[in-house]
This record gives sequence, structure tokens and C-alpha cells, in this order.
Amino acid sequence: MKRIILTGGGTAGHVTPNIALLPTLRELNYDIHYIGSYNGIERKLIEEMDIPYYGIDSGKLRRYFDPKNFTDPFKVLHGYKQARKLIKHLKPDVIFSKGGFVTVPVVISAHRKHIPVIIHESDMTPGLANKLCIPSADKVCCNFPETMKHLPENKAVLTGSPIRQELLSGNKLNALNFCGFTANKPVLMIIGGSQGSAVVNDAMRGILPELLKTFQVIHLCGKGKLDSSLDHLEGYIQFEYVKKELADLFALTDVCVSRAGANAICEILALRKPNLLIPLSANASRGDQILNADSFENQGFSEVLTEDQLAPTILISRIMKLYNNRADYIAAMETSEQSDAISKIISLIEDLSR
Ligand SMILES: CC(=O)N[C@H]1[C@@H](OP(=O)(O)OP(=O)(O)OC[C@H]2O[C@@H](n3ccc(=O)[nH]c3=O)[C@H](O)[C@@H]2O)O[C@H](CO)[C@@H](O)[C@@H]1O
Repeated sequence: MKRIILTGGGTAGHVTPNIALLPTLRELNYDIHYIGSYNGIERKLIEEMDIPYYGIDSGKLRRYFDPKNFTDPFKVLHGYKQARKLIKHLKPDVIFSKGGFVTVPVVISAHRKHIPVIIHESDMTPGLANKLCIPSADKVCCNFPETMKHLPENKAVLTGSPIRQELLSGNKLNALNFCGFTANKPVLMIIGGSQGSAVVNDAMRGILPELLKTFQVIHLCGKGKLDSSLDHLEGYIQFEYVKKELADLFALTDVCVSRAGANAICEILALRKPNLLIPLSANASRGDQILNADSFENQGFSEVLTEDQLAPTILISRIMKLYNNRADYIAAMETSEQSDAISKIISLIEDLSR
């Protein structure tokens, strides 16, 4: 039996693609283990899947000043020692890393032990953690064709992003019951990224009375971001984060308003949901969501509004445009040649773990 260690964490976007690989890895009889941080979102998401989970220390590598910059180097060092010990003990045949700071010590220690490493980058340009990992990786998978030019030629492979297959077979009726909604009114789902987005939440809650005239609204608002004053509103339901119910909620959804995280938008595309994207601004990130959103807009899949365009009248009119022209967006999305990411990645894993 071959043994694989999966790693990735920090936000759900660094975990859900690993989860998407699990059914095929299980079919192929891999002995699967996971290394993540002690308390990151990955711990909860992975332990539920009955996979042995090992927590290690993880410091964040920040490019800005923060008092934690003085303590985190010690955590990083400790995390490296823990990763080295785990790799020595588990002796995996291959490592697959989805990125995030916690993966850096895992990838570097595996490489030093001559264990093959595959890493995956979901965004247009490699994030800092993956940049540090590229020299230790045998293969670097990416989601967008535009990313290939940022990667070493002998390592880069365009695979696309693995999507949890269960998302494609949700049940509308289950979602109607779960939300207490009627079948006679369209449904708009708001997805603020895996951690939720205060900017998107505020903008959308600001136009709720207007929205509810046309739509029923499902709001995935992020941990700690529920607004109890809205609980009584008919046709509005909010969740901090949904897991297995997401497939059903997607099945019920007519249009989405979403952040432009790489995984969320690939799922929205695979499900052909007309969507308005509100990318995370370049002040708060390296601007990758803006590139993601631009690419989707140019292909006719999405409407895009930047954070400084979120005035209520603009927001409402773009959502109505999206809804009224939904057939056009769906037709554009039908032309997308989304690749079969899961089988491409699995064959890399099979090749390298021989
Ligand atoms: C703030 C931040 O740094 N965001 C980054 C992070 O986003 P983030 O972690 O939000 O990642 P994505 O939008 O790519 O993925 C979110 C994942 O969580 C799932 N989900 C979400 C809500 C929910 O209730 N249930 C649920 O299962 C989605 O289906 C998706 O699979 O990683 C992405 C991929 O590297 C980047 O593009 C984003 O810029």
C-alpha cells in the first residue's frame, strides 16, 4: 500500500482541493495522512473525513509589521522540527501540498529526505508560501494557463483545480427544506470566501430589503459574522460556514454574488451559476482575486464590481442585469473547457510515487 501525506491550510481554499482528491485516493487504496496546523480550519475539515491528522506549529510569514513577527520565527523553526520528525516516522511515498504557510516545513523536510513532492497553486501568481516551496517541489500544478510563465518550465503542469465531485449532485428539495424557502421565488447565494467578508456582508445586507423583493437570499457570511437582527427576515438565511449542505444550496441557487477566491469561482463555473464577483482589494492582498475576476469577466462568465463600486444602486442594478441576462452567462460558461483536474493530479501522484 502506498502512503501519501496531504498538506495545506490556513483558509478553506487550501483544504477543499485536498478533500476533492480523497475519493480517488481511497479507491486506489492509498494510506492517507494529513499534516496541518494545530487549530486552523483544516483540522476540523479533515478530521471529519476520518483521516489521521497531525498538527504542527505554523507561523505566518508576513510582509508587514506585526508584533507576532518576533515570535513566529520560533514557531516556524519548531514546525520544521515537527515536520521532519513526522516525515521520518511516516515514511510517505509522496507528498501533495495545496499551499498555505503550514506546508513550507513539510515540503522542505520531505525534499531533504528525497520524497517526491507535488505542490498546487490555485491563483494566477504563486503565493509566498508556494514560492518558498517551489525549489523543493518535483512538480508544480496550477489552475490558470497564465500561471505557467511564473513557474520553472520543467516543473509546471496545468491541471486546473480539483473540485469536490459531490458539489455537482446537490438536491434542490433538500435545500428548500433546509432553508425553509418556497420553490416559487428565485434564490441568490452570497459567498464571502471561506472566512466571510465584512465588506461583502455589509454591502449585501445594505440592499437586503430591495433584494428580497425579487429573491430569497442564502448568505454564507463567515465565522463570527452572523447578524442576529436579520434572523426574523422572511426569505433570508445566514450561515457562518456550511459543509455537506453546500451541494444542495448550490443546486437551489439561481445566481451568486461571491468573492473571487480561486476555488469558489471554479466551483461556480463548474456549476454554471451566473455570478457577480467582488474581488478582495489589492490593499488587503497581493491582488490575485482581481486577476481571477478579470479573467472570468473577459470570458463572459461573470459580472465584476470592485470594492469601491459597491454603492447600493450600482449593486442592485448589476445583480438585476445578471439575473435578467442569466442565459447569456450560462451559455458562456458552457463553452469553458474546464479540465479534469482530479485525474490529472492523481496521475502525477501515481507517477511520482512509483
Ligand atoms: C482572504 C484570502 O486570502 N483569500 C484567498 C483564499 O480564499 P478562500 O479560502 O476563501 O478560498 P476559495 O474561495 O478559493 O475557496 C473557498 C472554499 O471554501 C468552500 N466553502 C466556502 C464557504 C462555505 O460556507 N463552505 C465551503 O465549503 C468553497 O466551496 C471553496 O471550496 O484562498 C484562495 C485560493 O488560494 C485565494 O484565491 C483567495 O484570495
